[in-house]
Amino acid sequence: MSSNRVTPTEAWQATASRAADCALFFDFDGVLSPITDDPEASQPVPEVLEALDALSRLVRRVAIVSARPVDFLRARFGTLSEVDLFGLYGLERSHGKGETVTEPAALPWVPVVEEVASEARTALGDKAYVEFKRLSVALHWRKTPEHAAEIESWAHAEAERRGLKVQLGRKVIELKPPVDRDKGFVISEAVLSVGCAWYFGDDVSDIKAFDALRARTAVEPGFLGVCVAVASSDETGQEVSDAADFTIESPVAVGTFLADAVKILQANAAS
Ligand SMILES: O=P(O)(O)OC[C@H]1O[C@H](O[C@H]2O[C@H](CO)[C@@H](O)[C@H](O)[C@H]2O)[C@H](O)[C@@H](O)[C@@H]1O
Repeated sequence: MSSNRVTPTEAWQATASRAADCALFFDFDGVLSPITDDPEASQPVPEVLEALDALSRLVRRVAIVSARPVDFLRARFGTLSEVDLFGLYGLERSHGKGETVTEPAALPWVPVVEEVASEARTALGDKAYVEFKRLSVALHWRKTPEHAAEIESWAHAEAERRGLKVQLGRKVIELKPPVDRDKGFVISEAVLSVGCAWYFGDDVSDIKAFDALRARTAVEPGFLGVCVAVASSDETGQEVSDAADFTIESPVAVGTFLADAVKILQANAAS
């Protein structure tokens, strides 16, 4: 684990003294779940599930903030009744066991995204894995890296033609509606009701969430914001680690890190 700003020990000590006012936000792929070749096969590390369950009873809020749909997240975290889910970069959300709420401005884009997914299958064939997510389509090249440039170029042209936005990720490019929602937006709103928040991310889209925590600290000096990168430097460069307070080496290590945090917070609650 490398550190360049607040250390993990300092951060958990500060969190323990105000746990009831703290929120913990987690990206999913590459943070709570190891990267797999098949996007449908991703599962959270078992130790992570246990720790999130315990943490949700020790802090004010635990939430997953992901590019995956809420239904996908619910299939993996549904047993954790106190964990909130933000899907599709915040276009979908569900609180606890509540229903999924979709951002109304995005709904007219469902048929457009559906058409783009269908066209991508025709135009790119086996060169890309096409993941249709209702309000977004992800074009993957993890198993076909030799076609990365062609996939990216097709996505940019299609986005331009359809008025969609693009988001690059780890061996993937996504096309999504031009609606003002991203992880930074989700975190900017969510931190207004807490005095302390952590965000764990591994990808370039997570840097916006880090920025939202830094922005909150700038206007509210008493606010504690902790940005944690999960290492992915071979795919996203040093960018995410450089933007974080410290870096954890893998999703498995995140499980251990959170299990240790549970012990610290439990000890503080008992004292
Ligand atoms: O916001 P996230 O939860 O991190 O979602 C980002 C993307 O994650 C998924 O793709 C990534 O993980 C896959 C499974 O490990 C991997 O095969 C792929 O190469 C990665 O890019 C997901 O499939 C995408 O839809 C998300 O945008």
